[in-house]
Amino acid sequence: MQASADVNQRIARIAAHLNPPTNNLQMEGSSNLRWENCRAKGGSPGFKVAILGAAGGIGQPLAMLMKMNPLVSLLHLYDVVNTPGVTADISHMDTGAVVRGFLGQQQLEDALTGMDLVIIPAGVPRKPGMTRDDLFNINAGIVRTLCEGISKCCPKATVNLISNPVNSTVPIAAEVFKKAGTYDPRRLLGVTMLDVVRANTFVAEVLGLDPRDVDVPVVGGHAGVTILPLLSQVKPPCSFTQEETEYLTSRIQNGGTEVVEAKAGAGSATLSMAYAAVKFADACLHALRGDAGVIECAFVSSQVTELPFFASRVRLGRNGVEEIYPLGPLNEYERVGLEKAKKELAGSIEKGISFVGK
Ligand SMILES: NC(=O)c1ccc[n+]([C@@H]2O[C@H](COP(=O)([O-])OP(=O)(O)OC[C@H]3O[C@@H](n4cnc5c(N)ncnc54)[C@H](O)[C@@H]3O)[C@@H](O)[C@H]2O)c1
Ligand SMILES: O=C(O)C[C@H](O)C(=O)O
Repeated sequence: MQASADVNQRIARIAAHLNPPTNNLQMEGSSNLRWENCRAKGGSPGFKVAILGAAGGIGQPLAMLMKMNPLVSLLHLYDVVNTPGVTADISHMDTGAVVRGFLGQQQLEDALTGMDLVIIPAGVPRKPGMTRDDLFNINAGIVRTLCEGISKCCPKATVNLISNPVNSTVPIAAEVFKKAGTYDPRRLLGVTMLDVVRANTFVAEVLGLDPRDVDVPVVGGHAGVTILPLLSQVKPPCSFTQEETEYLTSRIQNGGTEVVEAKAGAGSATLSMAYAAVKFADACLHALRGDAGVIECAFVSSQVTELPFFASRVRLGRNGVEEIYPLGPLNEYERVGLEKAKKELAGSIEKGISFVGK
């Protein structure tokens, strides 16, 4: 009798390990916490991260890369479709983070409760011929709902907002948080890292360098002329001909469209974006951990210009954005670009703010 009880217990333990994602998806919020308890004992200390839109083109590779991040102990994958499959798949990776899936609006609060960092790639992507602003009508409402959840369930979380149009979705998020009385401008960051990643790549190609050795500040916003690479401030110090400057500025500003056209209706950048999102999220987690000297470009609440939001280099710390750096000396080409960028940005920011005011 004792032997068969032991065998039964062992089978139950193995079953609990074999079925974590399914159990987990079905049992969130219920009393069946057996699998969770099992994993919690072996869990490593680290940050709790949620991805909203985790089953999408960006969400899936982003989830995979975050599962590989040693700073993450708990990874919540939320979407309105397909999270059971994505969660089951990613949970088999033998890395430290525990993965849980959450499906549909009724599980949003469970997905968000207790999170340190929330990354949002939820929403529709562009097709050829569209601008990012053409996504506003659908994505504005999605971002508003998700941010209402954040206000309620993890108001102190750092938010990395990817959903387009970033120039408007960040102001939307700010307004939602203000309404809820939870707004901390230091913790709301629009992700413009893909512009920096592209700028580093394209500049390195022109200079014949390894892109890992190149650092290009990209300021302004995340759409067309609002994407302003500061080629006069590239590291290592270098100079460009006028022709090179115009080619590089245009290629960086239109990098997203280049991918949208190449994908010919199948969406926009997903893999390079997941890479950029993880690079940025990793910087945020290092800063949250207390590492010094974490400096990245992001679209944030800012006084660098007269606009209420602007992308520029920021120093990240335990509380999110701890210092925003001035733009530094600009050349004439960049000064003209800055004026164009500000003009377009002003309208996009206002559109986001008034959406929540409606
Ligand atoms: N900031 C940037 O640099 C950058 C770069 C690339 C793409 N984007 C933007 O990211 C967004 C996502 O792009 P994608 O290629 O992953 O699109 P996608 O369509 O492949 O994936 C989007 C995911 O969001 C989910 N979703 C929709 N409504 C939701 C809701 N209410 N709650 C949770 N999830 C929801 C969808 O089910 C889908 O799985 C787009 O708006 C795109 O323009 C931004
Ligand atoms: O271009 C897009 O629509 C997606 C994203 O903003 C990008 O820059 O790739």
